[in-house]
Amino acid sequence: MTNNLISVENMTFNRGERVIYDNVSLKVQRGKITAIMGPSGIGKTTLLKLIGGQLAPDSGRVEFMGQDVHAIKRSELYNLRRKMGMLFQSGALFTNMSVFDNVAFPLREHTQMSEALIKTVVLLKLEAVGLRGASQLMPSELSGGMARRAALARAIALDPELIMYDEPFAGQDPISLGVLLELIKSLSNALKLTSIVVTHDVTEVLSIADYVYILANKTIIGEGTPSQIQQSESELVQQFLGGKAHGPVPFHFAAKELSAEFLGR
Ligand SMILES: Nc1ncnc2c1ncn2[C@@H]1O[C@H](COP(=O)(O)OP(=O)(O)OP(=O)(O)O)[C@@H](O)[C@H]1O
Repeated sequence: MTNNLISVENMTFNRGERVIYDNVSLKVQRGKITAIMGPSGIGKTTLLKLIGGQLAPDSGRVEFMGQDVHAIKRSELYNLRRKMGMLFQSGALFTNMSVFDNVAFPLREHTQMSEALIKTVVLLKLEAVGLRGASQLMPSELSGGMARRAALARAIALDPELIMYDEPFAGQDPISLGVLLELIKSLSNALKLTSIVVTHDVTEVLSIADYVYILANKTIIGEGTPSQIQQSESELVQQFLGGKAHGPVPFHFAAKELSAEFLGR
């Protein structure tokens, strides 16, 4: 068995005329935390959707547990997706259900477990994120940080192999952020979960990641362990890490020349 849970090979992906990824290859190792960083709008969420099979590449392949995500049948993709937990930025809990029922939802939907067993699993998952005491609360009664942890409990309900976090730290106060960081690390260790964390919070993610990819200019501009990344001599990588507005990574969304726009040329 290979050490890689995910393998992206020579992947190209376009949105209409725009190239989002140009011949990108990357690997995600089993049981490790892989950080995917890059400026806003570069295609980080798109990458998660390509891995999850919600989007298909124009060329190249994406393998998850040795299976080509985009070549398999719908039913096989459906089974594969059950092994992937996703925690999106919006992290939406069902607002009309208690925290308990939110976490129970995937178990009721996808398994034949008895209600007694569901109760045990739900309480264990809530315990893992520190919210067992909040099981009867409604989402509107939770703080932003608690809501994200409840969504995390739901994302791990079916014991996935992989969990993909999309901007898990956005809008969190420093304490909730610290709690989330610890949680990602401890879930990864305790459950042997493979984690992908998509973020532009450099310092935070470098503190927990095992391996880092930095995306820009339609490709991977840097990769390595956090210390390799920090010592990188690449101007592109240093621009990103230092949050510098000026440098080789452009901040303008691709557009026509100004003269062409204004003078109609
Ligand atoms: N449904 C869509 N149709 C067309 N273009 C899209 C669509 N969704 C995203 N895009 C474009 O694809 C590019 C990549 O988007 P994506 O959301 O993956 O970026 P991101 O790196 O996750 O950004 P952020 O960090 O701001 O969330 C963006 O420039 C966006 O304009």
